[in-house]
Amino acid sequence: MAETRRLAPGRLVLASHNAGKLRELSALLAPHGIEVVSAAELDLPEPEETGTTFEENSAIKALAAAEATGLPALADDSGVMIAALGGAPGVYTADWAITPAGRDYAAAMARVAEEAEGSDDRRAAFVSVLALAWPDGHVQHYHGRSDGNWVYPPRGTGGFGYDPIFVPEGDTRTYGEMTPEEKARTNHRARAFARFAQEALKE
Ligand SMILES: O=c1nc[nH]c2c1ncn2[C@H]1C[C@H](O)[C@@H](COP(=O)(O)OP(=O)(O)OP(=O)(O)O)O1
Ligand SMILES: [Mg+2]
Repeated sequence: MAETRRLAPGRLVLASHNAGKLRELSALLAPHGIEVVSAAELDLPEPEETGTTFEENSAIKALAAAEATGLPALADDSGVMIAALGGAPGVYTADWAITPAGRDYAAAMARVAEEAEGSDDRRAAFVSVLALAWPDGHVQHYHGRSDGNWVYPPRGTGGFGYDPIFVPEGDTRTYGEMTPEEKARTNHRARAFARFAQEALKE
């Protein structure tokens, strides 16, 4: 079995440049009394996400930040999988939002509706893989998933990214229509975080 490490008290780098993720992960870490600094705040370069899986890409991001800072680092690689599209955009979820003028999530959500037109299969799932990396190259992964359905047009202004088109199982509202606390009850990142907390933060 691979070695399982716990985080020692001290600073942790959040290896993300996504403000929405940073808000969610900071809120989840707050009760644990860990001092958090983000890759965005430290002006660390955004590594190229050259992997073909969430595991590979989260490790690339966490290792780059851990090696650059000499501190443990936590990264999230995530995406939405649309059943009618055979699981796309999946690992390429962020790429669907890239335009010459920057990220355009309204266009990315419209593309989901366009490409899935004609299918009545509305199933969708968000997936998050967290990677916790140390400067010596050790990495631990934690998985979380939120099953639900996609809707179009988008609803709500909360959250970020594809939240306005995703309705989690057991609810009728999109993540865009929820408060951060409500989204945290079922979302993929919070579920992956719970596993991370149980294994890597337990006293
Ligand atoms: O809870 C979520 N609610 C809505 N959308 C979400 C969520 N979670 C991931 N997503 C979308 C955003 C991005 O289009 C892609 C992740 O791509 P991903 O490369 O992991 O993140 P990113 O480039 O935004 O930030 P970074 O790599 O710096 O952490 O999935
Ligand atoms: Mg990214």
